[in-house]
Amino acid sequence: NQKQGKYKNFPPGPKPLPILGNILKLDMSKPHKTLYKLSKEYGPIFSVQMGMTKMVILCGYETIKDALMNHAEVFSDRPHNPLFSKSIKDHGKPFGNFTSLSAAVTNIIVAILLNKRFEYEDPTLLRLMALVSENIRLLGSPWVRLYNSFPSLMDQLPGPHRTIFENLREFQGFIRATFTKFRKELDVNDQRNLVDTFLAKQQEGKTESTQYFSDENLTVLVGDLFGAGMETTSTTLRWSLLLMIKYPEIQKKVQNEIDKVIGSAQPQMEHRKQMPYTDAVVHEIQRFGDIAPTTVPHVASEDVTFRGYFIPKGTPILPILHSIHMDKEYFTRPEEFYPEHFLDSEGNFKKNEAFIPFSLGKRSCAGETMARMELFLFFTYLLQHFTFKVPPGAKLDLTPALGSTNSPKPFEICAIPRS
Ligand code: HEM
Repeated sequence: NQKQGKYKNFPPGPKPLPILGNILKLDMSKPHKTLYKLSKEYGPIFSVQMGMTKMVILCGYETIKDALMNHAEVFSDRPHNPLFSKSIKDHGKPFGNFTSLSAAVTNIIVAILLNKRFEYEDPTLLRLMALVSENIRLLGSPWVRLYNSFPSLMDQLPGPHRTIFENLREFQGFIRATFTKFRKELDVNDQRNLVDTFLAKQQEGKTESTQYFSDENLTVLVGDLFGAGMETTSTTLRWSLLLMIKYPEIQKKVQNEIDKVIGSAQPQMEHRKQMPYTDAVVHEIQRFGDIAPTTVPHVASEDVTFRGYFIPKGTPILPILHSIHMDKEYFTRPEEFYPEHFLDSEGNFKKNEAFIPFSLGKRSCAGETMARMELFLFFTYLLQHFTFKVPPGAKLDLTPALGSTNSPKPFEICAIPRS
C-alpha cells in the first residue's frame, strides 16, 4: 500500500505480524489497555492492522476532541460491520441470571419504546435482557474480530459468533412481533410510544416514509435503543454498588449528603446541584468504570489529512476513551477510585473537560441526558434506602470482566435496609 501511495504518511504503528498473530497479539481481553500502551510508543495517532483491515487508533483528550469535534464531518460515520450486515431469522434458547436492578433500568427504555412496563419476573423481559447481555459479552471475544476480518471463512465454522446471530434473530423476532401487533392497533391521533410514532411516519406516504421509515430500520432502531439503554446504565450501576462496598467510607459520605439534602423525600434531579459530593462520586464511578473504553468505532467518510497524516476514506477510527480517563494530566490518581477528581478544595463540584464517558461530537451518546438522570436517581434512591456491604469473607475484584463493554465481574452484596 505504501508503494501505491494510498497510505502515504499513514500513521505509523506496530509492524504487521502474520494475520492471525496480529489479531491475537492485541490482548483481546483488554484491547483498550493494549492500545493505550502502544500509544506511549507510537504517539496519539497510529494504525494497527486487524486482519485485512487497517484501523486508526486515536488516544488522548486533545487528539480525540480534535477528531470528533473539529473534524466531525469526516469522522462521524460508522464502519460497515460484516457481523451485523448478515441477514437474520427467528430462533433461540432460554438462559439467564438477572437482577431486578437491570429490569428496573430496562423498564425505563421499554416505557419510551413500547409504553409499557414488565414485571421484574416476566419471562419475556428476562429473556430479552439475557439475549442482550450475552451478545455484549460475546462481542468482546476474539472470535468477533476474526469474523469481521474473514466473514466468509468464519461462516463455515462453529463458534460464539453463531450464538450472536441466534440471539439477534430471537431478539428481532420479538421486536417484529411487537410492532406487527402495534400496527394493527395504530391510531395516528393517539401515538402512545416511539414505535407508534415511527409507524405513523411510515403511513404518511412521503418518499422518506419508505426510505427511512422501513420495517428494517424500525427493528434496528428499537434493538439499538433497547441494548444501549439497558446494558450501559445497569452496568454502571453495578460498578456503583461494587465501589460502594469496596469504599464504605465514601458510601457513608454519600448517605450523609442524601440525608441532609433529600431526607426521606423521593430523589429528584433538582437535588443534584445541592449534592456536590454525590455528583462527584457518580462522575468518578463512570470514569473509573470506564464502560465504553474504545467507544463505538467510527469511519472516515472521505480522504482526510488529520494532524499531518493522510487517512484514506473508509478507514475505521477507534477513539480510545480509556486513554483520556487514565491520563494523569487530567486525573491526578487515575488508577484509584478518587471522587476528589471532581471536587475543588472547598468541596464544590468541579467539572473536568476530560470526563467524556459518552464520547464527543455528532455521534456521541444519544442517551446521555437520560443516562445521567437514571444514574443519579437510581444511585441516590438505593443509598437512601440501603447500606451495602461485602458479604463476610468475600474478596472484591475491581478488574473488569471480558466483554465489549467494561463490566464488573460477578460479585455478591448484602443490602441492609436503613430505617
Ligand atoms: C452510562 C450510560 C451510557 C454510556 C456510558 C454510553 C456511552 C456511549 C458511547 C461511548 C457511545 C459511542 C459514541 C461515539 O461513537 O463516539 C454511545 C452511543 C450511543 N448511545 Fe449511549 N451510553 C449510555 C447510555 C445510553 C442510553 C441510556 C441510551 C438510550 C436510551 C443510549 C443510546 C445510545 C445511542 C443510540 C448511541 C449511538 C449514537 C450514534 O451512533 O449516533 N446510550 N453511548
